[in-house]
Amino acid sequence: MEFKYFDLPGVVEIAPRVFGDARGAFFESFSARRMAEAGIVGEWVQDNQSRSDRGVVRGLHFQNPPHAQAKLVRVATGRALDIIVDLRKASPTYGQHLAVELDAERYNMLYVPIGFAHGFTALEDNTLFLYKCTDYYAPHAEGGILWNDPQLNINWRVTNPTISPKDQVLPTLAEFDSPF
Ligand SMILES: Cc1cn([C@H]2C[C@H](O)[C@@H](COP(=O)(O)OP(=O)(O)O[C@H]3O[C@H](C)C(=O)[C@H](O)[C@H]3O)O2)c(=O)[nH]c1=O
Repeated sequence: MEFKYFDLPGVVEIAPRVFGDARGAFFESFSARRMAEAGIVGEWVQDNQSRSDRGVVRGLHFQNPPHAQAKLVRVATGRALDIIVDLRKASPTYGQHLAVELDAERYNMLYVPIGFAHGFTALEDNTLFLYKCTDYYAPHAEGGILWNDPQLNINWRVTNPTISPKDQVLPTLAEFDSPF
């Protein structure tokens, strides 16, 4: 298992060791002990899975405190462009975003700390997106940032995405007062 760090403090990409043989492949998708080596610790209380076809954009989402969630995200099949935005007011990288491609060949994962908005583009049909969360779903605490916020200027690698009506009316970063 290899770890990659970024300018955004606390964000870690995890590349698991994938064991391939004539039958296919095997890898450990989660090990608290191995994650702790990279400082990834948390009480993972909920696993989510979504399926999206190519061109779907989900996000940018977060849950407000006290229901804020750290996430450990990966794809089981397909490929996704994962996008996170630093919303931590005291962070030197506030308002900056990171794009990481997740795929079902390397089975790479991304640790998204509390204080980030999260979203992704499905780059292939039948992209199964799996993620662990450190707090339960709290619909009353849901928040978000508009996916095509002109200030963020994120390249989602899709021109006319399939996106939920809810996501189309999220606030821009300029309209947003971060609770993190
Ligand atoms: C997130 C969530 C949703 N739901 C229900 C609520 C809706 O009836 C349905 C679809 O929810 P939503 O449209 O919010 O799903 P996504 O747009 O994929 O939301 C996720 O998208 C981005 C990528 C994220 O990082 C968040 O974890 C999450 O917000 O599932 C639940 O029952 N539990 C949950 O934890």
